[in-house]
Amino acid sequence: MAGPAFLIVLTGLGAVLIGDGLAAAANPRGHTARVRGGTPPAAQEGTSDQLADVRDLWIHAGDTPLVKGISFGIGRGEIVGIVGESGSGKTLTAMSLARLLPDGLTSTASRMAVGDLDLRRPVPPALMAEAVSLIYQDPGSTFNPALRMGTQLTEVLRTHKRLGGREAARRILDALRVVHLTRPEQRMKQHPHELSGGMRQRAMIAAALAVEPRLIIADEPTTALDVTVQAEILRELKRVNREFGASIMFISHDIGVVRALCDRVLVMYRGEIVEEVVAAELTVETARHPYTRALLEATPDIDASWTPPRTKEHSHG
Ligand SMILES: Nc1ncnc2c1ncn2[C@@H]1O[C@H](COP(=O)(O)OP(=O)(O)OP(=O)(O)O)[C@@H](O)[C@H]1O
Repeated sequence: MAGPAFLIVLTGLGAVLIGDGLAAAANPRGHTARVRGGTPPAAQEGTSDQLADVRDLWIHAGDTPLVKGISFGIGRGEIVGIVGESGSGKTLTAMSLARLLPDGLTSTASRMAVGDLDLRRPVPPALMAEAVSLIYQDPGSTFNPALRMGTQLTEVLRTHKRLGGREAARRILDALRVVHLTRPEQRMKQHPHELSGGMRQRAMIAAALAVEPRLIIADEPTTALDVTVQAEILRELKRVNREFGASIMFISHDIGVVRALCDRVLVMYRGEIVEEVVAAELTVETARHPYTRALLEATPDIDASWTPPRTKEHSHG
């Protein structure tokens, strides 16, 4: 998927598109929770160091399996990368965890939990907003053109985190500066069409970070941005991870970045997880699956010395 990213903060009713307004955006695209399974084990059964737990996840388009019985966990404070060729099922896996599968697709899982929330069941919106933010790319998604950016960006903070308007605006302004949005105070007063696509994308990422959820799902969040801004956003993801212990699921085609940013990497191939490895150990020599080796060999900058820039002290508090 390509194009500007937008942010969805999940609610029990569906996604809240920041920028579309809560009232208009509860389940705005007709997505419904479709994760079903057998007898659901209690989410509390997960180990205390495990945040997300997905077991035997299948996603189908009619009779065609697109994701084939994958299982994975994400530890508390862990950054898990997902790599794989185009069409291998990375985005669908993320969407499913977010309960945002496109219409026409169905999924089943024997378990789908984030913390003590069983995502196959209705979850109170406030709890969901604190649990998961999804940053992903969708060129067709926009802010509500009728509302000012500030109104839309602060909405989840005001509604679900119950912050006052001033505090919500302060946090968003901090986050907008972090993602290098110029003249953030002015942007907050503007309407979406007055910002470029890249600016809107940065604003969405800022809002996701400002919510400080327990799990951030980032699906190629920086693909369309220039290298400097990309580095800042990756640094900010790392900061949120370190300071707040947020877990991150990071989907990318860039294995170099994934190796540097992530703790662990899942390699997907044709709907399956074919390899799971500690990120630092992901090399052509150590890769077990032929596809993983091919992926690594096809990445010219795999030994590039990119490392997450040093975390700078920065506080929303
Ligand atoms: N709404 C849909 N209906 C039918 N098939 C779909 C739908 N969305 C995705 N698919 C198919 O599911 C498979 C996995 O798609 P997915 O978007 O998860 O891949 P991906 O690994 O994220 O790819 P990319 O890196 O290009 O984003 C692909 O074969 C895709 O064509």
